[in-house]
Amino acid sequence: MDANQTIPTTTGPLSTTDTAMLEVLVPGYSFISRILMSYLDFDVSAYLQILVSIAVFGATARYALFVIWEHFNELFVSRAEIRLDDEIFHYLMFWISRQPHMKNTNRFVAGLKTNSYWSQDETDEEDLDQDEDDDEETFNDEKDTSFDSYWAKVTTRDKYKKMQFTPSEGSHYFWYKNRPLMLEREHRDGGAWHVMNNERIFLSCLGRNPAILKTLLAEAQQAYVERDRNRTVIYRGSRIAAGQSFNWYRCMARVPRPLSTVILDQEQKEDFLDDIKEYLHPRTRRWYTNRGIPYRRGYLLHGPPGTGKTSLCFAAAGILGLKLYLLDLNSTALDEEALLSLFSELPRRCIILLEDIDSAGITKTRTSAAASTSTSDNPASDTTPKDGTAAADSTGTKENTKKGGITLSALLNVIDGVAASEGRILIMTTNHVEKLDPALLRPGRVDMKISFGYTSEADIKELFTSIYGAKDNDIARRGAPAIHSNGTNGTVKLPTTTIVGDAKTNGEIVQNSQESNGKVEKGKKEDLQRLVSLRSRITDLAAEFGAVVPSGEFTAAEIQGYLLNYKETPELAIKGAAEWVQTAREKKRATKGEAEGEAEGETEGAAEEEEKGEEQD
Ligand SMILES: Nc1ncnc2c1ncn2[C@@H]1O[C@H](COP(=O)(O)OP(=O)(O)OP(=O)(O)O)[C@@H](O)[C@H]1O
Repeated sequence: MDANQTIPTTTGPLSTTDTAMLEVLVPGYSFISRILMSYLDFDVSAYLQILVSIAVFGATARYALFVIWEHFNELFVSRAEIRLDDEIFHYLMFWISRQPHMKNTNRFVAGLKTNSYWSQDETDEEDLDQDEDDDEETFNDEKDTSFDSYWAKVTTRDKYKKMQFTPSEGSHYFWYKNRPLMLEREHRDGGAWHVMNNERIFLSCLGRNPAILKTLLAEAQQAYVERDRNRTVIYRGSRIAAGQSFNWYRCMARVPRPLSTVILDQEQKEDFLDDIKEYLHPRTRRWYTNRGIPYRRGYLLHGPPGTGKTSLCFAAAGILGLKLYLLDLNSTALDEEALLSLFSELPRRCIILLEDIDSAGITKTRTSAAASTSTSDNPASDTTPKDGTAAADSTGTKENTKKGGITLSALLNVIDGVAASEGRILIMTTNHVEKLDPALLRPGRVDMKISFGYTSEADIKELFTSIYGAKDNDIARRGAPAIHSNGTNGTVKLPTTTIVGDAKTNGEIVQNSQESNGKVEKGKKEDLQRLVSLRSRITDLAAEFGAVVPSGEFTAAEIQGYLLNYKETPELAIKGAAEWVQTAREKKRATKGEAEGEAEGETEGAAEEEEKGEEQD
């Protein structure tokens, strides 16, 4: 052995190879050891064995602790996992954002909405209503009752949106019903900003009994559902970004519309509602199942634009307390797969509303070829015509396969294919029923059709009464500012009095005795008298209005639009009605002329092109 060669020992100086190896294992080793040697005369290599032992012990201890912790968790900790794509996630985030202990956490996400996943602005309607009620109270309590000062306050407040705080990523500890709980928020995205559906929340508690976690989740659900109490919740089928899958997103919760405010033949309204109620009855489901009939019900509301189709649907959802699911078939991003997945995710009892079905590019008759394409795309789907319309369908023209949109076959498939969802109520609306494929309208797909038309004299009177008849809470709220739309921006017009009960029939007037300002009080009294007098004359006024506006010419939306210009002055509305009818007629004539001109132009153009083509041939 060469005498000069350093003998590698665990305590003596190391060979060059060993130093290089150590350098790989502990980057910067040679540099540190050289510094220690030159400045402190401390030879690290002499203690290497001890250092390595400490490192090995540390690593082993760490691993052992990890394993023990894992086992401890498995044996003594209960854990709930909540995924972002589930509605419980929203319940939990909503609940968390309202917990006082969230104020104490030092790591949180501050936002104007509790969930970044929702593309729609999630406003809490109840909070907004409360704010507006408060506005009215404040307005009433103050001496300065001009609209301008009221509005300045409202706009200033609106600029400061309410902030929501939710726990940030990582672990958070809190007490719930005297039990320590841990909340972990985890975000496992693939790096892309829009890939957010991997977000998860874990809730853990000590002990093998997860009851406390279930109680918490139930409380969160209750809090979430409670805020939608007495409201119609509307969901929209959409996606948060290109490349993402379609989902139902809660877009708003609105105060239900009373059915009485939808002007339609009373019998038709009742038939519609009774039919839905009968369908929702538990015995009906059994009846359907026993006979092997798919448990589904479809309605078609058809008529000119602005005749109340959507309003009826919304009112029905409110009365029956059903959630409303809106889907825009016009969306080019919506394909067959997305449509199938959206329909399969519908809850058992709900209304799915497909508006303006004629404009969705699926009005042409399908071909069997398209149907077979669809079947091959999705083995679970059944696109084969299942009824008497089959022959008619197969002899039809080419299906309108909109680029990126959905096809008629796909729509028929989700409505009543083998994999179609059961229990839901499908409502389709259209302005052009004649354009729809008969296959779409056959019983089983559409079980009831309701026709909407231009207003009759009775409808006009009813609409007038519905608008000017005082509603329960119209004047129950104190001191709301009224903007007079008959040209001037008025100041406060409504009285500081409370009308209790149904104003139309009952009208018990309770004077607010606390008002001191005599002048204001006088004005309010006059207003009240005016309202009371208006109520007693409403039938006569409605008859007068009905006599001026011709029946069968205008839609409810048009008349409503006109009356909205005279919110509190029905007399003026009647006075101006004849002139409005004249102007509206002229406008309609002009629009019709333009449309006909355009249509003629298009036909002539097409004919010319055809001729040219023939000449060239
Ligand atoms: N029959 C009606 N009764 C009461 N209000 C109506 C009626 N028809 C229309 N309106 C009013 O007109 C507006 C538009 O109504 P709605 O959206 O229900 O019409 P639509 O028939 O669904 O129209 P479109 O075919 O364009 O979707 C609403 O503000 C609604 O209050």
